[in-house]
Amino acid sequence: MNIIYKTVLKGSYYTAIDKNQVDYQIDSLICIDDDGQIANIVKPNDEKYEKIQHEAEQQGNLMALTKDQVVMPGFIDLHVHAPQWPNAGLALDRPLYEWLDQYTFPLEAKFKDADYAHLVYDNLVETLLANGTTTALYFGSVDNTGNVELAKACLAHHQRGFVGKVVMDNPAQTPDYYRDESTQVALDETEAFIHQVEQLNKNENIPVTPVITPRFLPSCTDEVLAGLGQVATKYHLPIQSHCSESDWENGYAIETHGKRDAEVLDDFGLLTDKTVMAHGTLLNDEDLDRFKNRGVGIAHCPISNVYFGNAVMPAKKILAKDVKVGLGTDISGGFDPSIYQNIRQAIMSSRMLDEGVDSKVSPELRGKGDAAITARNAFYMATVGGAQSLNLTTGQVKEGYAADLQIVHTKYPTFGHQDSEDTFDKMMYQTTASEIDHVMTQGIFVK
Ligand SMILES: O=c1[nH]c(=O)c2nc[nH]c2[nH]1
Repeated sequence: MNIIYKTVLKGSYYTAIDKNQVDYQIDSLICIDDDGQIANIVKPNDEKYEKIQHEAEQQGNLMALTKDQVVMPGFIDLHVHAPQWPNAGLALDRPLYEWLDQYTFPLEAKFKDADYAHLVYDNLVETLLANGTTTALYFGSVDNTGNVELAKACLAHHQRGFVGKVVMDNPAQTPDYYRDESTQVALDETEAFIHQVEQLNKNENIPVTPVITPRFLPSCTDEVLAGLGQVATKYHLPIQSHCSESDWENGYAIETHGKRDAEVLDDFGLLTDKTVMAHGTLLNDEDLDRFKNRGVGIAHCPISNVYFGNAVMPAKKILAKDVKVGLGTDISGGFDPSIYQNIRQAIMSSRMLDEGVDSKVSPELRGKGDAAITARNAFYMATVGGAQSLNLTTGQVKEGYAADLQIVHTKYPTFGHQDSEDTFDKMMYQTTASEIDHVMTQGIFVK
């Protein structure tokens, strides 16, 4: 019996197979079924190759890539503040608390307005997809009006969206105009959003996942953290927050709780195998052991960390420890919606950590050493690391995985003498949205 595939992509592909290695396969048939899964990958030496190619051609389902195009997994952005999109690139010379108070909270408060939220979120989701991001883990805003619009935008554009209603109930650290009315209201609104998303998801084949989202320790009371831990358990939901992200935030936890923030969040049941913690530039060994034991993922946001992180996150060490780690743009602490740009910054920041930055210090003492990561390490984080952090069967070109893919061409000619490894490196360093020809989520073309 003939199997009819929805789409058969004929071309070469790259996929990470572990932290250090990227597999390259030429001229394969990537066969995608009606459910948007990669049902079969057929190599040129397979006896079924010609038959499957012929049948797909007859049915009009064959998409043959050009010589300079390749397939790669779609990217997973583990940290996006959706309502901050209009501010991308603004005020990055301010310290975190001032940036939040003067620029970020006033903007996020505008998302009570459904029309404004729709305008911004439609553009954001489209922009991320155009940059190859098929899955995004979003912080929404305090008000659910905007959060519903964000969930709708993910559904309308077929992006695998994870959306959190931001919780901020601590009057001492949040402005009057942008705060949950009370702890109970914060918890009720979190549950209300879970039910709103449930309704929106009806009949959708790429559902949005609601996410429990205490903004960070300073914005939350202990009571709300305890309540959110219980809601996460009750509904088996993912959790996201910021952890050890800057000297100020790190110091706040120690001053107010006498503990590091990782321990506080753990005490409230907020560190689980469904948790993603953003930044983590200042995580110590004990925190990392805690993350590993609990199965917590880290959203490494290398661009944003340059501005607010007060340190370089030691990506190589974290990968070596087998703590889950993916990449995040952190719009708008990060100014760029592209995960490619964050791949590049992750590599560059790691080199500065490795070699050091102060020319007055002798070369032997200047850097940490053994800290530089490769383009392959960064690609792994952008794909497999992100998928692991969200417990998704995606992030690889692999049978049984969701067909979340991007088709990309090389920006510049290779002049005939570069091999697939060179081409991969060049793609990691040179790709922009203009070189991403097509993007597919769960087998649906979205670009
Ligand atoms: O980079 C950041 N962006 C934010 O919006 C935020 N809120 C708390 N901590 C934060 N860090």
